[in-house]
Amino acid sequence: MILELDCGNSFIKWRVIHVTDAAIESGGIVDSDQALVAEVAALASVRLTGCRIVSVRSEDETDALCALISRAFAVQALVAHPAREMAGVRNGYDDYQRLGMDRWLAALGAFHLARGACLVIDLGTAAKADFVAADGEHLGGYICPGMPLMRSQLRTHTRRIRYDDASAERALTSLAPGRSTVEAVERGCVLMLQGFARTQLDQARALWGEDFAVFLTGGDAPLVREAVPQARVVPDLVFVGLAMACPLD
Ligand SMILES: Nc1ncnc2c1ncn2[C@@H]1O[C@H](COP(=O)(O)OP(=O)(O)OP(=O)(O)O)[C@@H](O)[C@H]1O
Ligand SMILES: CC(C)(CO)[C@@H](O)C(=O)NCCC(=O)O
Ligand SMILES: [K+]
Repeated sequence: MILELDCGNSFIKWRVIHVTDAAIESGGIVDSDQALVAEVAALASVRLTGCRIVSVRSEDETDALCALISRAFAVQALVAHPAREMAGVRNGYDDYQRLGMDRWLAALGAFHLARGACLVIDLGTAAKADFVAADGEHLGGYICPGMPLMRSQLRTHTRRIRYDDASAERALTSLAPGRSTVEAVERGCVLMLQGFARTQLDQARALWGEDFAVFLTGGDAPLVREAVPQARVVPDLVFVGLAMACPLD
């Protein structure tokens, strides 16, 4: 079995898949390297034969995680690296090594699934959009603060915005104008995310008419789902690209 890791800025998403058919054995989301090892080690009847990683963390942090995995599970982790071109997609950055690996792999995964022009909207700690044309040219994209960053900036830079996580969750049962601080902030930030997603759709239409696919991924994808009904929600999109960039057999 293979351990797959997507190391974002706030969380590590992990999956254990079977080598032969890529069937998912198990998976989860954790907030530290130690929690990751604990969760994976707790899986009965899983014997790992390989590991592949995509990380947007520093090289030191990624190396430390690889060393930990090697000690805990006796497998060598394969780390995805930037490429100018892969699987028919050409990196659109002036300096291809600067494009975030999560964005690059999501773009590879999306182009593979769409077999044509596609827009990827990834809503995590940061909100990202990337455009890949029908000929595989990555046109670039956009990066904005995601839900966690918008929320924490407001909390940090104002004195009277304070609320707990439970009331934040309750506030999102509707998007009507807020009648309390928590409703006003939480709903306002969701509307910002939805506006981001709709604007990306407008951009894609200006480029390609109606001839493109939209993919929605990242932990906060459900918050904009209704704003972009034509989008395919693919929570594992980065893993699709990771398997392409780091084949293991
Ligand atoms: N089970 C979950 N665990 C943690 N966060 C979740 C979960 N479900 C949804 N979320 C939301 O997903 C968001 C984080 O998304 P994601 O895990 O894609 O971020 P990330 O990969 O750490 O960030 P980035 O990709 O921008 O580096 C948070 O706003 C969080 O509230
Ligand atoms: C934008 C983030 C932080 C999103 O995870 C990541 O893709 C990243 O660190 N990118 C490097 C900068 C860039 O993509 O231009
Ligand atoms: K991510």
